[in-house]
Amino acid sequence: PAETDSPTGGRSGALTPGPSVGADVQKIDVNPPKGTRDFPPEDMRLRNWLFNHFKEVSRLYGFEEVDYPVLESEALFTRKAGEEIKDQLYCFEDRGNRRVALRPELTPSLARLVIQKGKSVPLPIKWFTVGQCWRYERMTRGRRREHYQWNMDIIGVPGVMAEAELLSSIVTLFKRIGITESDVGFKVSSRKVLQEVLNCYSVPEHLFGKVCVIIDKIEKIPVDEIKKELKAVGLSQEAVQKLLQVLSVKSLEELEERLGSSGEAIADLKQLFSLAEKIGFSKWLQFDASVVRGLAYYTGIVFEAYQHSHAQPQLSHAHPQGFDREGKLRAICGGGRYDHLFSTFGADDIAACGFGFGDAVIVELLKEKGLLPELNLNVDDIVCALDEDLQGRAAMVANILREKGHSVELVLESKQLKWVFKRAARVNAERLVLVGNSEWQRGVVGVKILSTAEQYEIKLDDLK
Ligand SMILES: OCc1cccc(Br)n1
Repeated sequence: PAETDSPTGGRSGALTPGPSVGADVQKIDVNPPKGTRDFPPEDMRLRNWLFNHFKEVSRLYGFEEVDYPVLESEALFTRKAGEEIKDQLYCFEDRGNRRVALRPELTPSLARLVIQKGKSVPLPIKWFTVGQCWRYERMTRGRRREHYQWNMDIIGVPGVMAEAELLSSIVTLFKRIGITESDVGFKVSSRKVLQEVLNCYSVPEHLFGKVCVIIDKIEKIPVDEIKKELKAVGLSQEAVQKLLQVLSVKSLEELEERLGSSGEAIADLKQLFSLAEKIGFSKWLQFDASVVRGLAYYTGIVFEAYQHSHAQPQLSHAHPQGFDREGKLRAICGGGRYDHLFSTFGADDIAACGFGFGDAVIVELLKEKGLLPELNLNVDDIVCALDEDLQGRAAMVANILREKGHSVELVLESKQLKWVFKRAARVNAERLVLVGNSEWQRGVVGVKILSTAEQYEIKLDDLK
């Protein structure tokens, strides 16, 4: 065997150039398409670690896993509310001239499947999924075009116990990965606050989604721009003023003073905070009237998880009214109630709430907090033939071990022991199993415990 082989870096096994090399074959771009990511092993281990936590929390809360095609009819996402998610839709016409889109979110697919299943699925429906979502954004901002989202949804429960269960499940996830309430908090409000104000000014129902999408930009664009856009959709100067005033309310008590105590918004929020107290996660929550979320279909409680910024909360130049919700980091996750989404798909409405939790912002936060787990490839055994003619025997030994549930790295070529030890270290093997002629004649194989250098021989039948 070539002495120069190195399991840690040399290109052992490299082939002599094939017929195409040297011809006018264009070398392909080995990077993934703009805005997309590969997951080489070390990244895939972290992704699996995170997704396994998502799935385990979903199991703990009694949710069933579902999945949908990443490709959907464009019609699922063509809401007319000026949402960014619609402007950046990754849509195209397929070879059958159908308008299709790579899904930018998972909730419309869930609604589609629930409607398809109709009465055959008893309520409440509690489904979860982890799925890749897409957007087509001009790369001017160099942002990602895909991410994975964990979604949990409860369908058929009108009361805020559903929102409490969802918030509780996210707190459980945060605790499992080492995030505490000093790192992250939820800003909670209800769109019924806006609804009640708009009703006072007889703003027509069909403008509700548009108004919410505009207000969701309150942290991102100057407040004068917000006012301009609100007036452009038909709100009076007075309605705009009143809206912005109510959005800067700093407590539930103050909100109750402004809206009175008979409205649903106050009742829902008081009940939710009271449940959070009883369940034990109220210290993770804070009321923030300016949270509306950017999806048009939310109708009630809405929430976002943010990283607490430990910098002094100062009023930013754009929002002297103090709309600068602390911290510039994008929301870690967000969700809320969407009781009228189903009727926008031509079906009867069903009470619904859910959240989306992306795979990127949370990893940035874990990195920042030094909470990323150490994840390495580990195998139980590395099996090696000491002589060329024992390769088959070595493979048989490997399979005996595999049938016993051992993860086994079988050395596939004739290699120097030096190479084998290096490979054993790279794959973090516990044991080295050596298959040699003299041992084989005596019906045994050699075993070396790599952490202690203890070594012994063992009969094949006694291998465990
Ligand atoms: O959260 C908005 C979004 C949707 C799809 C893909 C990506 Br990256 N981001």
